[in-house]
Amino acid sequence: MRAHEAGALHGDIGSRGPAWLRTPVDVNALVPQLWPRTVARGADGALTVGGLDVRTLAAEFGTPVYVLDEEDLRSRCRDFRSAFSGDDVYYAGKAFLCRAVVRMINEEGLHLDVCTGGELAVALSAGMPPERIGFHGNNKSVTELARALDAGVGRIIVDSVDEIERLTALARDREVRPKVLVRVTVGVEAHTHEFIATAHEDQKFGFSLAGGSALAAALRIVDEDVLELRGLHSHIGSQIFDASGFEVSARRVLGLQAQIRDARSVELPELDLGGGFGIAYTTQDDPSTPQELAKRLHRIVEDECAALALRVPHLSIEPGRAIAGPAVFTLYQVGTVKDVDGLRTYVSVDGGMSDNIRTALYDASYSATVASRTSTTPPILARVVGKHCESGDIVVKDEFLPADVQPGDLLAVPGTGAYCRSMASNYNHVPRPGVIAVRDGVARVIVRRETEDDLLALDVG
Ligand SMILES: Cc1ncc(COP(=O)(O)O)c(C=O)c1O
Ligand SMILES: N[C@@H](CCCC[NH3+])C(=O)O
Repeated sequence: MRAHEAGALHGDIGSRGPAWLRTPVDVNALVPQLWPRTVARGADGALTVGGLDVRTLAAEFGTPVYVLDEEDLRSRCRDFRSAFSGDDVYYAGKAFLCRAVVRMINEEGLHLDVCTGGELAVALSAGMPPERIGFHGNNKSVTELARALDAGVGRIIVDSVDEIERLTALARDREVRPKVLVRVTVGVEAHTHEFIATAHEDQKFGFSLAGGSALAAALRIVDEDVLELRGLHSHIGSQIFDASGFEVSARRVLGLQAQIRDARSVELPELDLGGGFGIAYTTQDDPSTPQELAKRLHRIVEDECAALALRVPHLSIEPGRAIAGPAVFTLYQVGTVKDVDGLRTYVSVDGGMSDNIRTALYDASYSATVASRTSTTPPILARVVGKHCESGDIVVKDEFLPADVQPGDLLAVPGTGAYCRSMASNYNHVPRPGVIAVRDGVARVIVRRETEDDLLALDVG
């Protein structure tokens, strides 16, 4: 019996895990809000996705591997599109971008937010219509801005005075009139981890509303009349559940819109409220649906515009995590299981902080299940860790796994579609995993697994 097997040391479990994990759960159950929509347990208990058994996927593609449920991702695109019909939904590519995903979101009628030249290159090479691309970033280089102009990118979201000057010079040279939004820092303290909140005053993004630089930037663009100011942009942070932050932000940014009208008799036709909509990583998370979000955001914008006698602008949003996050799980193989007497059971998998840095970086919570079988043994409270030379190399801080979890088992961690592969590293010279897309019984590689040869090829010394 393992150290923390429920029943044996049940009374101690709560002192190690969070309060909500004090009651052992059915380790074989799949809580629907945590898993891609086509995931189920097959007849003998192994997970299936898109009709394929994960054991077959592991045998064919190796582990660790990110498994993308294409139907899930596409259906989330459709959910946002229909909830925000009449608005523009920009998928925030920073969550996860590769050419196959660009094609999926393009086919589903979404727009795309990119924030570097690299993301722009991926988007263009996958055939994303440039006019449906929005280009973000607090430090876009002259080269990046020139490339965006030459490609005909639809919106550039300007973030600094330096950028306005750079873009104005490039536009004059080319005799073009790029459409821009001004990114506004609205001063909202979003209820999320401080590293992923972006609208409080003391940070690098945007122009301050309170300090007056947002108004000054907007008026300068209007007065110079080289760039076409389409509207204002606000993004308050990421993994946010409390919609009141979006409401305050919309109110404040519309207040600025009214100030611009009053100063220059210009009514800006667009408003981008950014992304940041939270998803479920554990059973404790209860995200809003796109329908609920749309209803709330539209109501607030309409009410505020009525109060300020503004025409309701064309709205856009930028969900990244809420589209890609739930569509992917990471499939690992268990390598070692270690009871640290009286403390906890450590289950080591063949990846770790190099394929999912979020636990170490943001103290993020994840869930996990044994994917290759079910078990009738009692649950133990376990910690899933990686293979890196770092004690903070934790993938899942606390999860109930079956007491007989053992080397060779496949372990699946859901909710890894956003900010996992896109933030992956080669720490300890571990090659980054590939991504496979599964749909209707067919699996295909959409991002190739790195090899040691790839790593050696960079090392030219
Ligand atoms: C400007 C902007 N838009 C959209 C997003 C996407 O956020 P999320 O993936 O939380 O929806 C981000 C990231 O926080 C962002 O910085
Ligand atoms: N990388 C962050 C989100 C940042 C989004 C970009 N501003 C995360 O994993 O939650």
